[in-house]
Amino acid sequence: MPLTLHRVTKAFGGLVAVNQVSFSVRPGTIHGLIGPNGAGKTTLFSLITGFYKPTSGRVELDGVDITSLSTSARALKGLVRTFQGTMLFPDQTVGENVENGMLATIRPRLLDWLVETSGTKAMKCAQTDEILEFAQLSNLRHAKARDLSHGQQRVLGIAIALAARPRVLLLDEPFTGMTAGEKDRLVEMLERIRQSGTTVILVEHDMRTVMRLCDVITVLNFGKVLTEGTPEEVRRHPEVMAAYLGTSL
Ligand SMILES: Nc1ncnc2c1ncn2[C@@H]1O[C@H](COP(=O)(O)OP(=O)(O)OP(=O)(O)O)[C@@H](O)[C@H]1O
Repeated sequence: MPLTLHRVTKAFGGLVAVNQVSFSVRPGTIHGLIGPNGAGKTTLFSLITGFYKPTSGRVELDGVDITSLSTSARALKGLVRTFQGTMLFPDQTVGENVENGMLATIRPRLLDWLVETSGTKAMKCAQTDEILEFAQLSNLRHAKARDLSHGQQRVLGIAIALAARPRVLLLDEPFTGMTAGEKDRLVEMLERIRQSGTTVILVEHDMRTVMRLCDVITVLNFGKVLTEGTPEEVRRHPEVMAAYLGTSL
């Protein structure tokens, strides 16, 4: 399994935000992480990316214990995240922002990267072309990131993460603030990411989109796993319905 959590717990003082959470993410799937407000999704996300260290428990990537690794060490191993708010360099072009994303994977050759030869420049350019085409942003390559719409900026955030060549891509509420059309386009892009073999972990509040896109969903409630299953199984689970009372699933 690309990613496995073993009885992961995170306490903030007396408050146990994530309580003995265990689950595995199957390769090449889109795995949703949902739950009502305060259920522990963001904390769990931070435990997976390495922003937080667990109070107890273990996180494994491809069977290797990565619990003590930093966020950047995890990124070098292929565990790459996007951010809830967009994290872009607004005054740089779309293409330059994507090139920045590549830095996450090339630490051993950072000097080569900084002292740019014609070879490295051509390689960067070709990879940027490929990613921009994949994200359908090629026509905006020379636009400043600040001039993009909100939805386009969110897609650029994912393109930057893709530039780091993730094996496991963690997306934190990527659909927030998007129009219906932008959501459709992002759903289609995430389906292409899955087809390419990249595993995706998706924290998302938009239930319709989660149900449409995910292969497996883990439901958190009060810091614990309430249930896990296909969208259909989760939708029919009585406690999930109770936890989401008033929300259409
Ligand atoms: N740094 C922190 N210090 C203290 N308590 C925290 C901290 N971060 C989160 N919590 C608490 O842990 C619990 C889980 O919070 P978390 O943000 O992980 O939930 P969530 O499911 O992401 O919620 P939301 O959907 O509202 O973003 C909440 O009770 C929250 O108040």
